[in-house]
Amino acid sequence: MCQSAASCASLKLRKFTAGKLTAPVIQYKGISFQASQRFLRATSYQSSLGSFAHEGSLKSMQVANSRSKAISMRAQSRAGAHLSSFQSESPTSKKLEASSGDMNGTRGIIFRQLFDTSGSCTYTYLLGDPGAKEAILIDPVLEMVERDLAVVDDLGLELKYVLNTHCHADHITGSGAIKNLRPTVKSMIAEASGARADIHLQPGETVHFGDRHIEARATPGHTDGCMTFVSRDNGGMAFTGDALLIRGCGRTDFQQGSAETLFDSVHSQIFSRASRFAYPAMITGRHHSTVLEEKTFNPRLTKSKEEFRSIMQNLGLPYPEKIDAAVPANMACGIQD
Ligand SMILES: N[C@@H](CCC(=O)N[C@@H](CSS)C(=O)NCC(=O)O)C(=O)O
Repeated sequence: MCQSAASCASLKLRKFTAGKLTAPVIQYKGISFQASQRFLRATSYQSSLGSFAHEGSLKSMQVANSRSKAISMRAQSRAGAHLSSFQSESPTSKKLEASSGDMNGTRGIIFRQLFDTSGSCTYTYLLGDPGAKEAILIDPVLEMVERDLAVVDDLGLELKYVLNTHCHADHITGSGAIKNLRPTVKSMIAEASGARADIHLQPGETVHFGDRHIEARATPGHTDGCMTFVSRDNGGMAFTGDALLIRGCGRTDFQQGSAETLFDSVHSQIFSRASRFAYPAMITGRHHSTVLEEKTFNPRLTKSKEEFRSIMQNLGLPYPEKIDAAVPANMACGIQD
């Protein structure tokens, strides 16, 4: 699944002249490369940490191997897990004009899928209205708050709400830290979660940002307070949290989990209702899926309820490493001070 941050840190920078776009020699898995100007423009470096960072997929880089033979390598970090850190360059002098409505090459909703490179494999979603420039974040992760806010700022957006699909057990939410840094931001989570937040959501409620909104649907089963957030934009996008994962689903063996409840939730609130795309909280090897794909191919949720119950009883998964820290912190809306 995902690689640890430590194992991702094998890209070492040997020589870099700050300020000048000279080609540094870098080492990657024992091979020396010389980065092209194009590579340098697409990335930023942290020589002290021996790591590099960039926004989005690394498009291409020109390298020379240890025998100084120039080769062209096309590298795409599918999960972002190959990077030791993601850091936005966020030049303060630059701002993209979100109201141009062209952030995605379309005039539609602003949408970014952001990945937690610190280890939990969580996806955070940024949705923004290009007209009003208002935005929401779904499932931010504490360690990635700086990166998330940099993206918000780069796009000239004002963050209104941070929403949590549920009380996570594998990472600490970034909600509290974001509220510290941006005091006007309000945090949200389902009332049924029992967790602290500025606003407690009820099933069926809508959350507005500019002319856009998402609808909160109750999808309990992984936890009591799980919600799926549904946007009508882009043909319908369902942010399913851990209720529905791509070709999988959230475990049901702790935090009030119930296989029967999860089965009913996913079938009644996601599979039976119009939404084209499904965006999970966690990577399982793919970025997103469609509801139709999951209805057809999900190896757990295409089974009968009885079979599903038996699959869920026999997963035999170890507890998440951070559960003891994450659950109490998330019940308190993350780290606040
Ligand atoms: N290795 C991870 C935890 C993996 C895990 O248990 N994931 C949960 C969601 S976070 S509570 C889950 O529901 N997984 C479903 C599955 O089928 O894997 C860690 O230690 O953090």
